[in-house]
Amino acid sequence: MRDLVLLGSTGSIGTQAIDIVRRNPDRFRVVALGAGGGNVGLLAAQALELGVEVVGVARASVTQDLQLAFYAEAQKRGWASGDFKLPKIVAGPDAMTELARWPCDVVLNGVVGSLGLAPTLAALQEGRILALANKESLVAGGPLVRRIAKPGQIVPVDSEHSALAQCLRGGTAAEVRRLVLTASGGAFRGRRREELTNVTPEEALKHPTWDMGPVVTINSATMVNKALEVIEAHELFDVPYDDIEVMVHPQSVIHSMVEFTDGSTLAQASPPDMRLPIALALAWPDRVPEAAAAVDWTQAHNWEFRPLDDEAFPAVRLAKAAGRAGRCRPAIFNAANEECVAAFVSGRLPFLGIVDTLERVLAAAPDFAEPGTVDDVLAAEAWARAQAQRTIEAEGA
Ligand SMILES: NC(=O)C1=CN([C@@H]2O[C@H](COP(=O)(O)OP(=O)(O)OC[C@H]3O[C@@H](n4cnc5c(N)ncnc54)[C@H](OP(=O)(O)O)[C@@H]3O)[C@@H](O)[C@H]2O)C=CC1
Ligand SMILES: CC(=O)[C@@H](O)[C@H](O)COP(=O)(O)O
Ligand SMILES: [Mn+2]
Repeated sequence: MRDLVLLGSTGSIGTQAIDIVRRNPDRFRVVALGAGGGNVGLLAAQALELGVEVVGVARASVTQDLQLAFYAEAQKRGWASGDFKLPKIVAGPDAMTELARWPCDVVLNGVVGSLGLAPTLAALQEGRILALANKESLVAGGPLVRRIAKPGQIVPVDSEHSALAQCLRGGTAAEVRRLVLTASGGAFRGRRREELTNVTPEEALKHPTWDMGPVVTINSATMVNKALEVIEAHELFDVPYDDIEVMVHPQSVIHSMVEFTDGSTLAQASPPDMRLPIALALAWPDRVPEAAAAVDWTQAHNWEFRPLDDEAFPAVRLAKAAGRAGRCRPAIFNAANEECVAAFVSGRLPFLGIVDTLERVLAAAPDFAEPGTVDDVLAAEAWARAQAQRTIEAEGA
């Protein structure tokens, strides 16, 4: 039995993790749930269903709403007061970090954004296994994470990195020639740059193969998701940026590949369903039977692979340059992107303006030193967010 802390429990990753837990009550027990506070009804329902010890919300202002939601949920279940014990509530900006330190075996970090860095570090410091979906924390805080993570302590949830970890099981680093990350191509795959001028957030939010939260879906459309994933792969597997390739694979069945020095390539294949990598990360190194459907080998399949169009989607090239430069540049890349995505969604920035702004912000960035603390990362991020806003305003003027 593994005790789990689920951060981001109300989101796409979190709800799919709970589906795995429901179907495997003999393997997993959830002891804590955390979320932003945007959906206290769902959070309360999850907490009472799973009987957790503690619930956290980042937005302290919703604490009373959460308490009311517990009572409403208990009433819905026909529970009389006195028949049940309400979970403890922790609230405020440090709530996820507090939960990441809660006694457990595995912390799943499924919150969105680089605010996931502090809980990532807290889980690692406490010696927990970290099932990591929140790639932004690794991108923003790579040097800090690298310093404290023990070998094998981080188990990737991201589908590509789960695929790579599976292909790399049992091998040695010296055997690896390159990593090949696959990309669906996002909502606008196959389009040329000039065909992206007037695309809308509604169009960008229609992912061709995955059903995910809004930020990662927009990032997929700009290819910033793949850009972040290249940095994530470098941080997780210590492979040089020159040896990490991206291929567009529209079917999202091959989740990534490892090419070895003898010319062999191993790929991990399964229909696009995040419950497979989530279950594997929660149970690592064990597989959870029936976590997701397998490829139907009685049917014909056509799996395509195409090179990335760097002119239409330059984000991967920019991220590799930021990753090679290291220090705080990946954090600047990610924080500026978080601002640009919000500006695009609210109609303040055109689609192409997202990556164009990232390029301008990176070009203007001062030479921040290697971060030694979270505050160092936050300082670089604060500069990046402000510079991104200035650039966005100048674009709109
Ligand atoms: N969805 C997917 O299939 C995949 C996602 N990922 C990564 O996993 C992470 C989560 O993505 P996804 O589940 O799609 O995102 P969602 O938007 O669906 O969910 C985000 C979760 O984070 C919570 N949250 C928001 N703000 C805060 C905050 N300030 N403090 C704590 N929690 C907060 C939300 O809570 P609430 O809404 O209740 O406020 C929600 O539970 C991202 O890093 C993403 O890149 C990686 C691979 C695949
Ligand atoms: C499911 C998952 O891991 C996402 O990060 C996915 O990779 C997004 O799809 P793209 O390949 O379009 O970025
Ligand atoms: Mn991914």
